[in-house]
Amino acid sequence: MSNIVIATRESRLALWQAEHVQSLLQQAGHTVSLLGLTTRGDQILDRSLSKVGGKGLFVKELELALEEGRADIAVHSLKDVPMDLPEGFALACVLEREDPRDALVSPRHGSLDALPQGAVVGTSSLRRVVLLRALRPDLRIEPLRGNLDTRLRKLDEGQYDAIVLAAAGLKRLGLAERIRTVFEPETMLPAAGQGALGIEVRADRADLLALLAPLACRPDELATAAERAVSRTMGGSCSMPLAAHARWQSEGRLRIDAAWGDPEGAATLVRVHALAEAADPAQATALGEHAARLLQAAGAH
Ligand SMILES: NCc1[nH]cc(CCC(=O)O)c1CC(=O)O
Repeated sequence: MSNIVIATRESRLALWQAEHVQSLLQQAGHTVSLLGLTTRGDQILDRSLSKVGGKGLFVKELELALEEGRADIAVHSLKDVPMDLPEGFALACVLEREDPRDALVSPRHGSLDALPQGAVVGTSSLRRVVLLRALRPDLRIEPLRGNLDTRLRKLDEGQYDAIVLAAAGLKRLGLAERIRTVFEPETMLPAAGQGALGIEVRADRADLLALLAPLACRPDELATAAERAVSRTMGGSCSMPLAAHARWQSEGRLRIDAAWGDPEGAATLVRVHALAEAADPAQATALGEHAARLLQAAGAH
């Protein structure tokens, strides 16, 4: 192909991710340029995403660019990609994933346990709210939106005692030293796809599907397929506190953990896990669907 155009949001993290894919493709001998775009999700900073339309907000403008042929591929944080893409689009591949865990960032406190009674913790993720409430019911959890730099600035201005962010974003932007603790999945189960990058193309671009195939990380692709199947089966959106995280136990054997919290704020938190062979996407998906049914059997809805 002559020149591959990558559509990307313009936050520092989105640009890092697009440039990462650009460099992988360049190493494979391709010429690649970037097309920066602002999405509705980037413009809405004052309201929780779950209230204004959810994940699709970050991807629609990029899809329009693919549709109109202004760009060839779109690079996304997989966590922000809706479970079912609109007609005519496909997820070409999932790349090797960064640290999938959540991280605590705080100027004065080294861990969640070290936070004083009633401390103010910033996050707008319903999943993080529900999991934090289960760990520390005394905390005051306050909304926190904006890109990574904005969130860190709000913390540094003193609006919060601590905030919870994905470790992956901090590491990618060279901000790993801000992490005070990473939460093990046993404590704070990550969101489906967290830390992974996905590349979206128009489904009719067989040329691009072939060209991108070598970038895929098969184990991470299968693990995130299982995680995304949990969300899809649950009808997951930003307005549902849902966590799903899959890990390889041994060659070919995948363990998935999933958690669901009551969005009405009740203290309900359901957590399940399941284990299965996952040699291909169909088996990985079946494992995720099974975990979702276990959640439902335990009261999730
Ligand atoms: N919710 C927004 C979002 N989407 C992707 C990331 C970065 C981490 C990733 O790639 O999963 C973040 C920030 C965060 O959750 O702190």
